[in-house]
Amino acid sequence: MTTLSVSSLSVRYGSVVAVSDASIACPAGSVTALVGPNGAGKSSLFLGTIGAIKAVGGVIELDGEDVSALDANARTRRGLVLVPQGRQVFSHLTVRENLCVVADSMRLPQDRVEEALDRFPILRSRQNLPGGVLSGGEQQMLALARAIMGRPKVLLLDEPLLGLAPQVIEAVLQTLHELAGAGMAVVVAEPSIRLIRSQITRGYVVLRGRVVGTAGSGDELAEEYSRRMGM
Ligand SMILES: Nc1ncnc2c1ncn2[C@@H]1O[C@H](COP(=O)(O)OP(=O)(O)OP(=O)(O)O)[C@@H](O)[C@H]1O
Repeated sequence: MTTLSVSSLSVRYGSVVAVSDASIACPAGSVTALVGPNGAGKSSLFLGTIGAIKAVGGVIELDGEDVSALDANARTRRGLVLVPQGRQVFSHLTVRENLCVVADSMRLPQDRVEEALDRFPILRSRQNLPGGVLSGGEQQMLALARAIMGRPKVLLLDEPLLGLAPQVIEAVLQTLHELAGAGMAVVVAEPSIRLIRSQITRGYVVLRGRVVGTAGSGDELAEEYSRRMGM
């Protein structure tokens, strides 16, 4: 049984078809990539999957349970979590407050905040600073820390490497690798296969709203992507 299974999902904005009949499977313990150029439909596929946008048909299953009829909050409680593009850190709240807000809203015990700060030492050292003054990499770590506080089964990340320095990219990818190693199904949407090639387990090529290719390793996915893009 696959941890996250998306079958025949379609998403529309009025007359714009952003995702058409897309199917992906994301097992626990793996880092699955969705690669495709800007506008290919990766974000919309994620938003339809978590229920933030009403999909036009399609079935979303979590550990074999059909969650398609549940709203976004209920899907989050079931363990399906998205780190959106842009991270959406609360810039006027401190790092610690950013974590506490999420812990409170999910009714998590307070020790999860300490656990998150232990997991990301850089955040502990910045815990009393406003989120808005953190570097891009630190904000991404904070977004990740918030997302995993509820110990999700599936973590979707929309362009988590955007604007990050090479060293920070390595640190974020290493963290994703570790989360997958701990049993999570990690799914990363990225326009650049080059950045994630060495760290992913499997992936899909998304073009013009469709899933047009799949591969069982980063190298295979890079080949498939080049082929599909006619490069
Ligand atoms: N709110 C919206 N209203 C109308 N069209 C939209 C909306 N959001 C996205 N689209 C369109 O849907 C298509 C897919 O966009 P989407 O953002 O899902 O792609 P993406 O692969 O995530 O690209 P990016 O990396 O630029 O976010 C594009 O044609 C885009 O213009």
